Amino acid sequence: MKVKDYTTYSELFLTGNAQIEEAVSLLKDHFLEFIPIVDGRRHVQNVISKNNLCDFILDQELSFGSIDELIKNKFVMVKENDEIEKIFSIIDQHIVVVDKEQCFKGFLRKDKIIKTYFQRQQYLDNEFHAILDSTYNGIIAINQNEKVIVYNHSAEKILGMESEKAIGKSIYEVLVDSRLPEVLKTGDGELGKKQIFNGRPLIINRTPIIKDHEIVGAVAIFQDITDLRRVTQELENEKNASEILRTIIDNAYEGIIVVDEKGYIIMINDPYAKFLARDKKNIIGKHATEIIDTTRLHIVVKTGKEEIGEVQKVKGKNIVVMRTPIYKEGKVVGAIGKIMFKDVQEVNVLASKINQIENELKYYKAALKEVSGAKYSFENIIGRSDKLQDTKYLAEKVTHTNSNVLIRGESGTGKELFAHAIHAASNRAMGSFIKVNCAAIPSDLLESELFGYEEGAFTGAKRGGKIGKFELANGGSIFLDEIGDMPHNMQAKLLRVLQEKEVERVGGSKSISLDVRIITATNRNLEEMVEKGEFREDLYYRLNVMTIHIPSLRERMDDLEPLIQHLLIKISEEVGNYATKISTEAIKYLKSYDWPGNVRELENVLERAINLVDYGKEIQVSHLPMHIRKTEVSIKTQGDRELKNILEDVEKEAILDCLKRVNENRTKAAKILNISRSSLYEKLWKYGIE
Ligand SMILES: Nc1ncnc2c1ncn2[C@@H]1O[C@H](COP(=O)(O)OP(=O)(O)OP(=O)(O)O)[C@@H](O)[C@H]1O
Repeated sequence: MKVKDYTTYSELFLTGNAQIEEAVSLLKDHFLEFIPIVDGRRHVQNVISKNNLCDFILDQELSFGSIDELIKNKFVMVKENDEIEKIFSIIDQHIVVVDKEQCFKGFLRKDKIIKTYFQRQQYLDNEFHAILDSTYNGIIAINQNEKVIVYNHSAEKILGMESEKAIGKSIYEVLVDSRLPEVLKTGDGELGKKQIFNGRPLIINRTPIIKDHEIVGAVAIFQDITDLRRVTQELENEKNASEILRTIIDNAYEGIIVVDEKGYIIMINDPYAKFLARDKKNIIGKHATEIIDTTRLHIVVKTGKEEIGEVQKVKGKNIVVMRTPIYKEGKVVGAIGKIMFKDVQEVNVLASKINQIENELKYYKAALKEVSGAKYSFENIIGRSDKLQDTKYLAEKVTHTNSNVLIRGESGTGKELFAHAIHAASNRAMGSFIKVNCAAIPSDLLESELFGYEEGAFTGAKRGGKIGKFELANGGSIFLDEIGDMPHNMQAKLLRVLQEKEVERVGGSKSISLDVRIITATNRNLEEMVEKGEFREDLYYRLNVMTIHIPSLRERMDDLEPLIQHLLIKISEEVGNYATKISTEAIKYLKSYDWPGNVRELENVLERAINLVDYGKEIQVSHLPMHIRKTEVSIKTQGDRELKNILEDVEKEAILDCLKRVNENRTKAAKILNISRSSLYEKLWKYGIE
């Protein structure tokens, strides 16, 4: 604050030759304490005060005359721009305000100064208390009489006593162990002392208050260190964690390097530094490109894309690396580079190890499946056509029941696959899945195969007897494949077992109760057989509780491509010749064929092709069998021939090719072509095939 801020600017002054009367009336009219007397340049020469004037008049008994005759007075001149603090020490004198040129400008009125000074004092006092109350630290101060004079908000909070109750009280009433009286007495401060107050750990500084070289009080500044301790503990934990992390990184087998968002190296672990044959200290802070010329870490921080399994030449070696961007709040802030293999050769070793493990796993999985019975689940049934999806849906429904299921469909459509899947998805999955091919077992052995026999049941019977398939399937499912081929006498025995839910071994007398789900399958027309009396009607109804009809492949050609892809992988693994690609031309031929042997025939065609194609190469049309290759060609080049002749040619070609594939085994050929042996013989004769 400047003097000018307190100045009462005035034009009231006198010159040396002014009359006393003038001075009296000015002082009186304007309630002034004094009036300056200036010269011609308005320089203050003197002042004349009320007291002066009174004294003079009393002494001289004069009321008129020149003011020059008056006794010269003491006065002080201050400049407008002087600090106001300056006048506090001379406030008892007459003060005249002048400008730079020493010209009179006005007075400083004492009443105004005192009022302002008082207001200012109050303002400062408030400020001081506001500051004290805003500090996080608790503050208590006492005066020389050990009375509390300062007690801020934080002190209230920490010590749990309101300031009204503390201010003015003896410190002993407020805080017994404050030790402020001791500090007051000795004048020695106590810094960084720990003390528990009100159950809270505090850290306290106690110092004497010194004014004019005299101890006038003592102050304690304290802080609750519960939070501080927590923060310290957290910092300590973080420090430990980062030390642990650093140790892990340094002891990691792999080389690890980290760059910031500009590609400058901020961390590198010991193995990487060792690999680069450089000192860590000379690496940190350098740009990645300066240390590893083939690096791409500075690029990864720009693209934000991870690069895994890349081969990079470092120090003349082809290493395999991965580079991962580090994201923070959606922004790339750096990247980590990691050596996955210090030598590409290591990858080959590892790959062959994985291969070996995979094979072992496959073997054990197969063995496990063998024990539990079912080899396939619904996941193994490939196909996206609506027809197959509907069939799968129905089959999945029957898994929830114990009803007998009859699966029907042409040969090779996947009936057995469905039987496995139904068992595997049912609550009998933990029980056995026993398959019996009714057509493959000679009719005289079928009974003992199905029901078992006791020792000595017949000549040639094994010692100790033999457990039957039904007994084996107890608690699980039995799959009677080719049920249409079951001999008539066996049909009656099977019916009895189904009705009574118990079985008796051949030559035995004990009944064994059964809890078996029966799944049957056939590609034969059972209804026609029932009509002809070849299949028992009562058995037919018992087996045919739930029927699942599997559509032929030609009815769902949408499944062809996914099946091809699936089978190529499956067969490649089985035969050990890897060929999973097939040309679009070849697929075209496969699509135009009508697959009488269904998926099994497709499997055979693909297996043949995989055997012919070179490892890893694509299957071409030339790898397909003749009858498929001819399909389209012959259709295209038929000219004006009758349909009957065209079909006969195609049929002949198909039979020839099939015979060739099965080494002339006519039974197998008839099965694949899904015609009876007699019908095959007829056609051979018709086309003159030897
Ligand atoms: N949808 C499919 N997905 C994958 N493989 C299939 C599918 N359908 C059939 N197969 C495969 O085709 C071959 C023949 O299937 P499966 O033996 O189940 O047919 P099937 O109808 O029981 O034949 P058959 O009447 O001659 O006994 C098997 O190798 C099977 O794995």
